[in-house]
Amino acid sequence: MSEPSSTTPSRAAWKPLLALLRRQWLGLALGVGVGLLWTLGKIAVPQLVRLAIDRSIEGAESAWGWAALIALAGLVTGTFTAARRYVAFSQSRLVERRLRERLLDHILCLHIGYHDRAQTGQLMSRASSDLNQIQAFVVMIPLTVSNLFLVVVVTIVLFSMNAYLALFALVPLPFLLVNARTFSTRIHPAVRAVQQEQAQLATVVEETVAGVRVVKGFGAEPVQAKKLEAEADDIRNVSLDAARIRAMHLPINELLPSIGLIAVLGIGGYQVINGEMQLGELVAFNIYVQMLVWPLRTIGMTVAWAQRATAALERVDEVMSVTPEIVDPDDPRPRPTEGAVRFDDVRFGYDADEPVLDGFDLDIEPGTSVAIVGSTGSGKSTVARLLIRFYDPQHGSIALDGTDLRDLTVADVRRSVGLVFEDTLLFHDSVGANIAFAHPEATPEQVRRAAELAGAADFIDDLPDGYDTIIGERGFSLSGGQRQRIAIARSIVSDPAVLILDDATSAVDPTKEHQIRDAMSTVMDGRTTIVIAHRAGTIAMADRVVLVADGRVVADGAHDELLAREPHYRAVLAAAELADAELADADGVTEGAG
Ligand SMILES: Nc1ncnc2c1ncn2[C@@H]1O[C@H](COP(=O)(O)OP(=O)(O)OP(=O)(O)O)[C@@H](O)[C@H]1O
Repeated sequence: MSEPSSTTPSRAAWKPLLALLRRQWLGLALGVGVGLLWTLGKIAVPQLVRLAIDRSIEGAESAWGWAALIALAGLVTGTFTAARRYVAFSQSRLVERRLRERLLDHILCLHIGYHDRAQTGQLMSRASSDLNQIQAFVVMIPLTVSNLFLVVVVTIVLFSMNAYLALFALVPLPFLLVNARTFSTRIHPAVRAVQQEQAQLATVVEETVAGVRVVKGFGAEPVQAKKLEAEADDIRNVSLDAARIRAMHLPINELLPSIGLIAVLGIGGYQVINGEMQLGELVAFNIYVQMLVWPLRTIGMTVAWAQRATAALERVDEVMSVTPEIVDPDDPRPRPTEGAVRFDDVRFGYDADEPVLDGFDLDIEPGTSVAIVGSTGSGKSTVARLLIRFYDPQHGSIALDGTDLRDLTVADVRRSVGLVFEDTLLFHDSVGANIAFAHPEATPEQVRRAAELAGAADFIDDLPDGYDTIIGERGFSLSGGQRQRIAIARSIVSDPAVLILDDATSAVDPTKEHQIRDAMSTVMDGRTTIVIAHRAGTIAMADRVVLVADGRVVADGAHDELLAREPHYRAVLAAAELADAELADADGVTEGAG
């Protein structure tokens, strides 16, 4: 985490927003300016009404001219109403977009260790609902300025028209502001609770419909119906809570202006009868008093929104103040191209007190392949994650072509080391785009070449739209082996000097393993390759095998050699093959997992 700020948390959290608002001062000033014109237009209308009534009663002028003027003023004010809302919304959306960009950029810069700890749901909520809350507050800034202006000017007008009447008419109105603020503060969590319950119900409904075969197959209809009933009950309860809060506050909203109206009609009406006030004046006075109702409610809500925006800004700041641990050096060395790998006395633990690797040494000559073998949890994948610099070791060093990874840019490390993950994530996009995922600049020839090397070109040509076929979620279904070959093609499109294949055959039916092995042997040819595998057939493809136990390399040699002399090696392989066989028996694994 960054250094603690000397300011209070809320003030520090507001800084980025204030900086953005300053950057957009012109747009915001325009919003305020249009708002002020809107106020002036609003204030003019009751004066026109007053003149229309009083002049008509006096018989001095025809009411039609005044009516036309009032209509015109209404049109102008309406235009300003639309303009002030448009400017306020467009400015607030711009603030939201810029904040989101910064937040997402920052989240992407944070090293994997942070993502291991952070909950995905919480990060998503920072990037969506928290930013929405901030946007909703920003929209209110220019609107509130013009509302405040309106309240001040109308109050002055009312006092200058009839101070005695203003005193009585205005007394109940400040309570509107208090009521709106309390209402907004109380209703918000209630509405959130309703939304959450609705989302939960939607999930259960979706699961029930999508999993209808499982539900029916197990005769679990009553169980599922009970779940749905319970969810529906929860929604009813939280909705009633929200309704209760509305029921308590909304009548007060109606009552307070009515008290003002009674004062105006009672005292004002008496004054009109006594000839102390003209009828048009009374009508205009009443319009002014009613005109205050909505702005006062809005100002009250703005106060509550400001509190929520503060909380949202604090949550966003919590993420923004995490400093990325894996950063580029000031003076990076050139990108390695040979593919010599060296782990030197490396100690690393996800928790520094519990090392996964300790005293780990490994030297790999350029262009050769090494299989890393060890029992489950021994740290094989951790070696891969360190080499791609997802993490830095706590002790020792890792070098590519003799250069410590920390002296290279992170981008160069990831370009020099290709990684095929254990679980292949294919995006909802074309096959070509999935292969060129990290290298959108790759030419179609490069993509095709990578696919050919990975043994994927043939089946891609047979897809309905070839390289343009959309795959991934909701796209064309691929088998486990096909997905794996696309993953291999993706990892070699940039022609990395080092390739890590993490359990590349694990997602496929053992009988189809040879297809992956063929693809692997082509891409391994002349390239430094680290294979993390459990199956003897895959392991045997490597020039050399290292056995990892207790955080270090405990045996190193050719597969046959280790089989002959290392009982621990035989035990690890036997356990892995046994697990595979059990899985195959249990699942009747087929290649149609895509
Ligand atoms: N992100 C993480 N945070 C904390 N601990 C982790 C993390 N990833 C792995 N570990 C732990 O580190 C140890 C080594 O994990 P690793 O994935 O490297 O093992 P492995 O040898 O590849 O296992 P397998 O063969 O089962 O895939 C395990 O004890 C694991 O629980």
